[in-house]
This record gives sequence, structure tokens and C-alpha cells, in this order.
Amino acid sequence: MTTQTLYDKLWAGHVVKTREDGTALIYIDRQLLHEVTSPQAFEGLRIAGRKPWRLSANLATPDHNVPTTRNEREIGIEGIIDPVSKIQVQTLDDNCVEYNITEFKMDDIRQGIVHVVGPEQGATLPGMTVVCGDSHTSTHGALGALAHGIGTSEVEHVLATGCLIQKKMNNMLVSVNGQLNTGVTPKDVVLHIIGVLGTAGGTGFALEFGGQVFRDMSIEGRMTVCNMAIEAGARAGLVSVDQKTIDYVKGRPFAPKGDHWDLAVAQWNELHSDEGAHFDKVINIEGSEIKPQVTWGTSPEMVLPVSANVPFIKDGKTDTDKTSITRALHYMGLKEGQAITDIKLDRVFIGSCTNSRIEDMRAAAEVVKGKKVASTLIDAIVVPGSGLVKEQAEKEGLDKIFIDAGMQWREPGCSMCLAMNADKLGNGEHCASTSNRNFEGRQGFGGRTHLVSPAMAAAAAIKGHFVDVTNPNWAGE
Ligand SMILES: CC(C)[C@H](C(=O)O)[C@@H](O)C(=O)O
Ligand code: SF4
Repeated sequence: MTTQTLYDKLWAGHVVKTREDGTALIYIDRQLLHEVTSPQAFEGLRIAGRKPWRLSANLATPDHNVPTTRNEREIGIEGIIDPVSKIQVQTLDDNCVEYNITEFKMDDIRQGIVHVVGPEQGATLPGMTVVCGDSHTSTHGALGALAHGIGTSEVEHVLATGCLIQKKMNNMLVSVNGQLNTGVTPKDVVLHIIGVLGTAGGTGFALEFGGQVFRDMSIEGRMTVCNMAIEAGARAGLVSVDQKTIDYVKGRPFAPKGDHWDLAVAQWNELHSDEGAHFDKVINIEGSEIKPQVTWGTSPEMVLPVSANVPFIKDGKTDTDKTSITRALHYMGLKEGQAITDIKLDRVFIGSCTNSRIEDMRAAAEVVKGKKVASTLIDAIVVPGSGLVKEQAEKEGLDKIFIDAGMQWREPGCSMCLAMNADKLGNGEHCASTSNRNFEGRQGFGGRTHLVSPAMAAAAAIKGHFVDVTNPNWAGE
């Protein structure tokens, strides 16, 4: 019997037809929709006079444009000040009513960032093909699903036909072996991997994360890692199914029940790469060598351990490298060779589809508990990924911990991850951010993003600059 990778199995299970040139039609089990990339798709359907092929395949929620302040949220859609943002959210609501698609609207406790909501609801499941007009759809691969972002015209195609034209990718395995040191988190793991691979290293591959570190990692941690597979150039990230995956899914609202559950589990137990399966590329990393990471530049691959110094221009191996270091240092307002721990912060953002789940909230709260945010900060905001994460965090008293520390506790949404709503960085401001992208202007015009883990962001909020949160004395002077 031939051995298969997890990706090979997921692919084979969904191919409808393959052409001689390698293009294939694959069946899509789940489409998630948000307000930014769906309006033209619905418009296309309308013009063509088509209806969604399988209504129940779709699930929608607004996330990018929603306000995260309580007052604005209470007003509802009228609380969205930016007219384009308002139209997008209104249009999603209108389209979902017109086409009878399930939507968690702004005032629904189940609303949130689409990549937090899908797994939370059991709407994304092991073995599924999952798409969304959003590059961070790779997140759902953490459950052993084949999940990737698609463009708006493809959103329309999937709505209309339940299928998508694709070419099979190559297989890559990133194996992180051994154990992580205490305080090193999934975010540090994925930032480190991107540092090794580079932002193009995963291009053309389905990127499976294997090895002891991922076996030991929680499902939410695996989501953080798969979320950023796209930042390593891979459209899809994957982790094989194990008992943790099955335990995570059990009992969620959209998950199968009764006999269906047993049938599903029997199939899900096959969703792992076979012993000896062929990967086109394999990278091995030692878990114990990974340190807390901070991005210093304007690409996720410009990342270093917190104890390091930002590069010197002469460190660039090629002229192109030297130019990009020069440009990044200039944009980020950093001096070559300066210590990362000397970077002064203006704001802290804990949230985004990378790090806004309950475990992220707990990790940040544990760090700030009983402490106060540095007086030099403009603000530090904590934005849960969904209404249900918010509710759970409040049950555990995490909101109080954040508020007592001088942080803001917000309503769910993409928030300051991207400058598409009211939460933005000012020109020149430095932000410790748990999000996933740090290109120029990502969090606001002239804003300077440093990507870190929730624990690292929380410690940076207390000190006003980066510190190594794995050092037991990080809070001391
Ligand atoms: C708005 C959306 C299309 C975009 C994406 O595809 O990722 C956004 O979510 C992002 O993170 O940049
Ligand atoms: S939280 Fe950020 S990365 Fe995630 S979907 Fe929203 S904008 Fe994109």
C-alpha cells in the first residue's frame, strides 16, 4: 500500500476531477464569509441569477470593520463611523438575509473573527476542505482540515458550485522536535519557523507541522501556528489529527452528534501522515533552541530572539539584503545593532486571529496580574477573538485583571490587526502586537509593528519596552 501524507489524503478525498494539465476540481465542505471579500461575490451571483449550491456549507460573520469599543457596539451598525466599513457590514447582513445564509451578526454573542468562530463552533472540522476569502484561513488546518484563503471571484465560484479549481501543492514537513523551554509559546515557535524558512520558503507547499512539540501543543496553539503558515508563503498549514483534536471538537454546536459522531471519529483517526510518507521538503528544528521572538522589521521573517540586537546593515548577505535592512531600520525608527530590549513601545495590542483565543487571554492575564501598565504607554488593548471568548474570559475574571492593570478590555473583532476600523496606530508609534503581519502601514499609516506572543506583549506593556518573559525576574529593574 502506498503511504500518504495528511495533505495527500485530504486532497484525494475531495477531488472531483483532475485534468491532464494537473488542474483539478475539488469539493468544498465549508465556506466562511466575512464582510470584506464577499460583497462582489454575492453581487456576481445576483447578476447571474444563481443561488448558493449548498446553503448549509456557508457561515458568515463580520469582523474586520466592526468597532471594538462598547459604546459604538451598543449603537449597532450606526456605530461604525467609516462609511465604507459601515456599507460592508450592512451588505453582509443584507446578503445573508437575501440568500438565507447563517450569520452571526455584530450583536450576536457568537460573532467574532471568522478564524476564531469556525473552530469554536465546530463549523470547521477535521477532514474538511475549508475556504474563506481571507488568507488566514490556514488557521483551520490545525484541526486536520485542508484550509486556505481564496480570492473574491473564487468565493463566488464556491458559493455557486460548492467546488474550486486548484492545483495540487507539494508536501513540506516542518518537524519541531524535543520540548520547548518554559514560557516559550506557539507564537514563538511559528515566528522562529518563519525566521528559518523566510516568507517565501513555503510557497507552493502544503505545510505540515509535525514532531513532539506539536503533539504536546494544545489545539489553540496549533491554530496560532497554522494561522501564520501563510506568512511563510504556504497557503495551507496542517497538523495531523490526534486525540486532542477529537476532544476539542466534541460537543461543539456544529459538530456531528450520536452515530454520526462515531462514524466521523473513525474517519478522523485516519487523518495523519503515514509512517514513511514522502515529503518534498523536510525541515527539522530543535524545540529547546527556540527563544521568545520579536520582529524588528517590516516582514515577519525579520525576527530575532528578544535577547538579540537588531542587525547591522553590513550583516546583509547580499546588496538586496542590505537595502531591505536599511529600509526596514529607517521605517521602524531603529538604530542598527541596538538591543531589542531597548525598543520603547507606545501601544500594546493583544488580539487578532493569531492570538485572541481563551488560552491567549489567560497567558496575557497571568503576566499582568497584580501589575500596572507602564505610564509611558498611550494604551494597551485586549481584544477577545469572539463574543464567546469574551464571555469565558469574564467568567474567569480575566477582564478585571486587565482593567486593574490599566489595559482596555474590548469587544470582539480584528481590531488593530489591520487599519480597517477605528483601532489604529499613529504615525511613528511602536506597538507590541500579537497579530501576524508587520508590513509598512499595516496597523496604521507610519505605524511600527513588532510581532510577539501574548505573554511577551503583556510583559512589554508592564515595562514599556521588550523583556524576556521567560526570565523569572523580568518584572524587576
Ligand atoms: C481583508 C482580508 C482579505 C485580509 C486577508 O486576506 O488576510 C485580512 O484579513 C488580512 O489579514 O490582511
Ligand atoms: S485578525 Fe487580522 S489577520 Fe486575522 S482575519 Fe482579521 S485582519 Fe486578517
